[in-house]
Amino acid sequence: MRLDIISIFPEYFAPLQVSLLGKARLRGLLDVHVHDLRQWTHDRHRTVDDTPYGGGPGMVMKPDPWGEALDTIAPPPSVPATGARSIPAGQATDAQTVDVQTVDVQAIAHEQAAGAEHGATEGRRPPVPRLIVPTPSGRPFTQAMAVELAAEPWLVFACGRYEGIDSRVVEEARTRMRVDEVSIGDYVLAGGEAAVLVIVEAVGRLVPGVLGNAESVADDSFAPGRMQTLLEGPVYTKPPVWRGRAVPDVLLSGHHGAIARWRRDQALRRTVANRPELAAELDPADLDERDRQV
Ligand SMILES: Nc1ncccc1[N+](=O)[O-]
Repeated sequence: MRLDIISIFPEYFAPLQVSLLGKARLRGLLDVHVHDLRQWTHDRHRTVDDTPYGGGPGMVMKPDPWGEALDTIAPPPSVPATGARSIPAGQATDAQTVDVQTVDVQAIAHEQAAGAEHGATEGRRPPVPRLIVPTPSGRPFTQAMAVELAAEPWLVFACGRYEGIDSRVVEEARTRMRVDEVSIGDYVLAGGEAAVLVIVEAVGRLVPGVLGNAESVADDSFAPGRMQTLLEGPVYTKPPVWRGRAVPDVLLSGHHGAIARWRRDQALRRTVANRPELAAELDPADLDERDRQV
Protein backbone atom coordinates (compact mmCIF):
# COMPACT_ATOMS: atom_id res chain seq x y z
CA MET A 1 0.00 0.00 0.00
CA ARG A 2 1.17 3.47 -0.86
CA LEU A 3 0.42 6.35 1.51
CA ASP A 4 0.96 10.02 0.63
CA ILE A 5 0.56 12.53 3.47
CA ILE A 6 0.36 16.26 2.80
CA SER A 7 0.94 18.54 5.80
CA ILE A 8 2.51 21.84 6.85
CA PHE A 9 4.19 19.84 9.64
CA PRO A 10 5.93 16.97 7.80
CA GLU A 11 8.16 16.34 10.82
CA TYR A 12 4.99 15.32 12.66
CA PHE A 13 5.21 11.94 10.88
CA ALA A 14 8.61 10.88 12.16
CA PRO A 15 6.81 8.31 14.39
CA LEU A 16 5.89 6.42 11.22
CA GLN A 17 9.53 5.37 11.08
CA VAL A 18 9.34 3.33 14.26
CA SER A 19 7.80 0.08 15.50
CA LEU A 20 5.32 -1.94 13.49
CA LEU A 21 4.83 0.61 10.74
CA GLY A 22 8.57 1.25 10.52
CA LYS A 23 9.19 -2.45 9.97
CA ALA A 24 6.33 -2.65 7.46
CA ARG A 25 7.94 0.19 5.51
CA LEU A 26 11.33 -1.54 5.56
CA ARG A 27 9.66 -4.72 4.29
CA GLY A 28 8.02 -2.78 1.47
CA LEU A 29 4.50 -3.45 2.73
CA LEU A 30 3.85 0.25 3.29
CA ASP A 31 5.33 2.95 1.06
CA VAL A 32 4.92 6.21 2.97
CA HIS A 33 5.67 9.60 1.41
CA VAL A 34 5.28 12.84 3.35
CA HIS A 35 4.93 16.14 1.49
CA ASP A 36 5.29 19.65 2.88
CA LEU A 37 2.28 21.60 1.58
CA ARG A 38 4.43 24.74 1.49
CA GLN A 39 6.34 23.38 -1.51
CA TRP A 40 3.23 24.36 -3.49
CA THR A 41 3.24 28.00 -2.30
CA HIS A 42 4.86 30.70 -4.40
CA ASP A 43 5.03 33.76 -2.20
CA ARG A 44 7.94 34.82 -0.03
CA HIS A 45 6.09 33.93 3.18
CA ARG A 46 4.94 30.55 1.81
CA THR A 47 1.39 31.41 2.85
CA VAL A 48 -1.04 28.52 3.22
CA ASP A 49 -4.02 30.15 4.94
CA ASP A 50 -6.10 33.30 5.05
CA THR A 51 -9.09 34.81 6.89
CA PRO A 52 -12.49 33.17 6.35
CA TYR A 53 -15.02 34.75 3.96
CA GLY A 54 -18.09 35.72 5.95
CA GLY A 55 -15.94 36.53 8.98
CA GLY A 56 -15.44 34.41 12.07
CA PRO A 57 -12.44 33.30 14.14
CA GLY A 58 -9.29 31.57 12.96
CA MET A 59 -7.90 30.98 9.51
CA VAL A 60 -8.90 28.78 6.58
CA MET A 61 -6.40 26.96 4.36
CA LYS A 62 -6.16 28.46 0.87
CA PRO A 63 -7.30 26.24 -2.03
CA ASP A 64 -4.37 26.92 -4.40
CA PRO A 65 -1.58 25.07 -2.58
CA TRP A 66 -3.89 22.10 -2.02
CA GLY A 67 -5.04 22.02 -5.62
CA GLU A 68 -1.46 22.06 -6.88
CA ALA A 69 -0.39 19.43 -4.33
CA LEU A 70 -3.15 17.04 -5.36
CA ASP A 71 -2.49 17.72 -9.05
CA THR A 72 1.18 16.81 -8.51
CA ILE A 73 0.66 13.76 -6.32
CA ALA A 74 -2.38 12.39 -8.13
CA PRO A 75 -2.39 14.07 -11.55
CA PRO A 76 -5.79 14.36 -13.21
CA PRO A 77 -5.92 12.16 -16.34
CA SER A 78 -5.35 15.24 -18.56
CA VAL A 79 -2.23 16.41 -16.68
CA PRO A 80 1.08 14.55 -17.42
CA ALA A 81 2.72 13.23 -14.26
CA THR A 82 5.57 15.56 -13.24
CA GLY A 83 6.50 13.64 -10.10
CA ALA A 84 6.37 15.38 -6.73
CA ARG A 85 9.11 15.94 -4.19
CA SER A 86 8.37 14.14 -0.94
CA ILE A 87 10.23 13.94 2.34
CA PRO A 88 10.88 10.42 3.66
CA ALA A 89 8.93 10.26 6.93
CA GLY A 90 11.26 10.74 9.85
CA GLN A 91 13.90 12.70 7.95
CA ALA A 92 11.80 15.82 7.54
CA THR A 93 13.28 18.87 9.16
CA ASP A 94 13.12 22.10 7.20
CA ALA A 95 11.73 21.37 3.73
CA GLN A 96 14.39 23.56 2.10
CA THR A 97 17.28 21.46 3.37
CA VAL A 98 15.90 17.94 3.26
CA ASP A 99 17.00 15.93 0.26
CA VAL A 100 13.73 14.75 -1.16
CA GLN A 101 12.62 11.60 -2.81
CA THR A 102 10.62 11.99 -6.00
CA VAL A 103 7.20 10.44 -6.00
CA ASP A 104 7.14 8.29 -9.09
CA VAL A 105 3.52 8.33 -10.07
CA GLN A 106 4.37 6.11 -13.03
CA ALA A 107 5.66 3.49 -10.60
CA ILE A 108 2.26 3.55 -8.93
CA ALA A 109 0.60 3.19 -12.30
CA HIS A 110 2.81 0.17 -12.95
CA GLU A 111 2.04 -1.37 -9.55
CA GLN A 112 -1.69 -0.86 -9.98
CA ALA A 113 -1.56 -2.23 -13.51
CA ALA A 114 0.29 -5.27 -12.19
CA GLY A 115 -2.86 -5.97 -10.23
CA ALA A 116 -5.03 -5.71 -13.36
CA GLU A 117 -6.14 -8.93 -15.18
CA HIS A 118 -3.73 -9.93 -17.96
CA GLY A 119 -4.82 -8.54 -21.26
CA ALA A 120 -6.89 -5.79 -19.64
CA THR A 121 -4.12 -3.31 -20.30
CA GLU A 122 -5.44 -1.30 -23.30
CA GLY A 123 -6.68 2.19 -22.37
CA ARG A 124 -5.86 1.63 -18.70
CA ARG A 125 -6.95 4.59 -16.61
CA PRO A 126 -4.11 6.20 -14.58
CA PRO A 127 -4.22 5.11 -10.93
CA VAL A 128 -6.50 7.17 -8.73
CA PRO A 129 -5.97 7.31 -4.96
CA ARG A 130 -8.58 7.59 -2.27
CA LEU A 131 -8.32 10.94 -0.49
CA ILE A 132 -8.83 10.96 3.29
CA VAL A 133 -9.43 14.32 4.95
CA PRO A 134 -9.51 14.21 8.77
CA THR A 135 -11.99 16.75 10.11
CA PRO A 136 -14.26 16.96 13.18
CA SER A 137 -17.19 17.27 10.77
CA GLY A 138 -16.38 13.99 9.03
CA ARG A 139 -17.89 10.51 9.20
CA PRO A 140 -16.78 8.63 12.34
CA PHE A 141 -13.65 6.57 11.76
CA THR A 142 -14.34 2.97 12.80
CA GLN A 143 -12.62 -0.40 12.69
CA ALA A 144 -14.88 -1.31 9.77
CA MET A 145 -13.60 1.75 7.88
CA ALA A 146 -10.02 0.78 8.79
CA VAL A 147 -10.63 -2.68 7.32
CA GLU A 148 -12.06 -1.11 4.16
CA LEU A 149 -9.14 1.32 3.78
CA ALA A 150 -6.59 -1.45 4.38
CA ALA A 151 -7.72 -3.02 1.11
CA GLU A 152 -6.93 0.14 -0.89
CA PRO A 153 -3.70 0.22 -2.95
CA TRP A 154 -3.19 4.01 -2.53
CA LEU A 155 -4.35 6.48 0.10
CA VAL A 156 -3.63 10.23 0.16
CA PHE A 157 -4.11 12.10 3.45
CA ALA A 158 -4.74 15.84 3.55
CA CYS A 159 -3.92 17.36 6.95
CA GLY A 160 -5.88 20.59 7.40
CA ARG A 161 -5.88 22.87 10.41
CA TYR A 162 -8.98 22.74 12.61
CA GLU A 163 -10.75 25.68 10.96
CA GLY A 164 -10.49 23.61 7.81
CA ILE A 165 -9.44 23.65 4.17
CA ASP A 166 -11.37 25.81 1.67
CA SER A 167 -14.35 23.57 0.86
CA ARG A 168 -13.79 23.86 -2.89
CA VAL A 169 -10.68 21.66 -2.57
CA VAL A 170 -12.73 18.61 -1.54
CA GLU A 171 -15.48 19.57 -3.97
CA GLU A 172 -13.00 19.64 -6.88
CA ALA A 173 -11.17 16.51 -5.75
CA ARG A 174 -14.46 14.61 -5.70
CA THR A 175 -14.74 15.12 -9.45
CA ARG A 176 -11.77 12.79 -9.96
CA MET A 177 -11.22 10.63 -6.87
CA ARG A 178 -13.11 9.18 -3.95
CA VAL A 179 -12.90 11.56 -0.96
CA ASP A 180 -13.72 10.59 2.62
CA GLU A 181 -13.97 13.28 5.28
CA VAL A 182 -13.33 11.33 8.48
CA SER A 183 -13.49 12.20 12.19
CA ILE A 184 -11.53 10.30 14.82
CA GLY A 185 -13.65 11.76 17.62
CA ASP A 186 -15.75 14.56 19.00
CA TYR A 187 -13.00 16.74 20.37
CA VAL A 188 -10.92 19.56 18.95
CA LEU A 189 -7.40 19.03 17.64
CA ALA A 190 -5.28 21.86 16.26
CA GLY A 191 -4.99 20.05 12.92
CA GLY A 192 -5.39 16.77 11.10
CA GLU A 193 -1.87 15.42 11.71
CA ALA A 194 -2.61 13.51 14.93
CA ALA A 195 -5.73 12.09 13.28
CA VAL A 196 -3.68 10.87 10.30
CA LEU A 197 -1.26 9.11 12.67
CA VAL A 198 -4.25 7.37 14.30
CA ILE A 199 -5.80 6.37 10.98
CA VAL A 200 -2.49 5.24 9.46
CA GLU A 201 -1.76 3.10 12.51
CA ALA A 202 -5.26 1.54 12.55
CA VAL A 203 -5.15 0.87 8.78
CA GLY A 204 -1.47 -0.04 8.49
CA ARG A 205 -1.65 -2.85 11.06
CA LEU A 206 -4.40 -4.48 8.96
CA VAL A 207 -2.38 -4.54 5.73
CA PRO A 208 -1.67 -8.23 5.01
CA GLY A 209 1.77 -9.20 6.28
CA VAL A 210 2.23 -6.24 8.62
CA LEU A 211 1.08 -8.01 11.76
CA GLY A 212 3.00 -11.14 12.65
CA ASN A 213 0.11 -13.09 14.04
CA ALA A 214 -2.91 -12.68 11.76
CA GLU A 215 -5.06 -14.14 14.52
CA SER A 216 -4.81 -11.04 16.67
CA VAL A 217 -6.64 -8.97 14.05
CA ALA A 218 -9.70 -11.21 14.19
CA ASP A 219 -9.92 -10.79 17.97
CA ASP A 220 -9.62 -7.01 17.86
CA SER A 221 -12.27 -5.02 19.62
CA PHE A 222 -14.72 -3.79 16.97
CA ALA A 223 -13.31 -6.21 14.37
CA PRO A 224 -16.11 -6.98 11.92
CA GLY A 225 -17.69 -10.37 12.59
CA ARG A 226 -17.02 -12.20 15.84
CA MET A 227 -16.10 -9.25 18.04
CA GLN A 228 -18.25 -6.72 16.16
CA THR A 229 -19.51 -4.81 19.19
CA LEU A 230 -17.78 -6.48 22.15
CA LEU A 231 -14.85 -4.77 23.85
CA GLU A 232 -11.85 -6.95 24.59
CA GLY A 233 -11.78 -8.35 28.12
CA PRO A 234 -8.84 -8.38 30.60
CA VAL A 235 -5.55 -10.01 29.58
CA TYR A 236 -2.83 -11.60 31.73
CA THR A 237 0.69 -12.95 31.37
CA LYS A 238 3.45 -14.29 33.68
CA PRO A 239 3.94 -14.28 36.64
CA PRO A 240 0.88 -16.31 37.78
CA VAL A 241 0.76 -14.22 41.01
CA TRP A 242 1.85 -10.58 41.04
CA ARG A 243 1.76 -8.45 44.20
CA GLY A 244 -0.64 -10.96 45.70
CA ARG A 245 -2.98 -10.89 42.69
CA ALA A 246 -3.46 -14.26 40.97
CA VAL A 247 -4.37 -14.84 37.33
CA PRO A 248 -7.98 -16.21 37.11
CA ASP A 249 -7.79 -20.01 37.49
CA VAL A 250 -9.80 -20.70 34.34
CA LEU A 251 -6.99 -19.23 32.22
CA LEU A 252 -4.56 -21.79 33.70
CA SER A 253 -7.02 -24.69 33.35
CA GLY A 254 -6.28 -25.63 29.75
CA HIS A 255 -10.03 -26.00 29.10
CA HIS A 256 -10.32 -24.03 25.84
CA GLY A 257 -14.13 -24.02 25.89
CA ALA A 258 -14.28 -22.73 29.45
CA ILE A 259 -11.56 -20.16 28.67
CA ALA A 260 -13.42 -18.87 25.59
CA ARG A 261 -16.68 -18.64 27.56
CA TRP A 262 -14.93 -16.79 30.40
CA ARG A 263 -13.35 -14.35 27.95
CA ARG A 264 -16.67 -13.67 26.23
CA ASP A 265 -18.33 -13.13 29.59
CA GLN A 266 -15.61 -10.69 30.65
CA ALA A 267 -15.88 -8.89 27.29
CA LEU A 268 -19.64 -8.59 27.83
CA ARG A 269 -19.16 -7.18 31.34
CA ARG A 270 -16.63 -4.61 30.10
CA THR A 271 -18.87 -3.66 27.17
CA VAL A 272 -21.90 -3.16 29.45
CA ALA A 273 -19.78 -1.13 31.88
CA ASN A 274 -17.90 1.08 29.40
CA ARG A 275 -20.09 1.16 26.28
CA PRO A 276 -23.73 0.45 27.23
CA GLU A 277 -24.86 1.68 23.82
CA LEU A 278 -22.84 -1.10 22.16
CA ALA A 279 -24.10 -3.68 24.64
CA ALA A 280 -27.66 -2.67 23.77
CA GLU A 281 -26.96 -3.70 20.14
CA LEU A 282 -25.94 -7.23 21.11
CA ASP A 283 -28.30 -9.96 19.99
CA PRO A 284 -28.73 -12.54 22.81
CA ALA A 285 -29.29 -15.28 20.21
CA ASP A 286 -25.98 -14.37 18.61
CA LEU A 287 -24.29 -14.60 21.99
CA ASP A 288 -25.78 -18.06 22.63
CA GLU A 289 -24.55 -19.03 19.15
CA ARG A 290 -21.04 -17.94 20.15
CA ASP A 291 -21.36 -20.13 23.23
CA ARG A 292 -22.19 -23.10 21.07
CA GLN A 293 -19.15 -22.36 18.88
CA VAL A 294 -16.70 -22.57 21.76
N1 LIG B 1 -11.19 16.06 15.87
C1 LIG B 1 -10.43 16.66 14.90
N2 LIG B 1 -9.99 17.94 15.11
C2 LIG B 1 -9.24 18.55 14.15
C3 LIG B 1 -8.90 17.93 12.98
C4 LIG B 1 -9.33 16.60 12.74
C5 LIG B 1 -10.10 15.97 13.71
N3 LIG B 1 -10.58 14.63 13.50
O1 LIG B 1 -11.33 14.06 14.32
O2 LIG B 1 -10.20 14.02 12.45
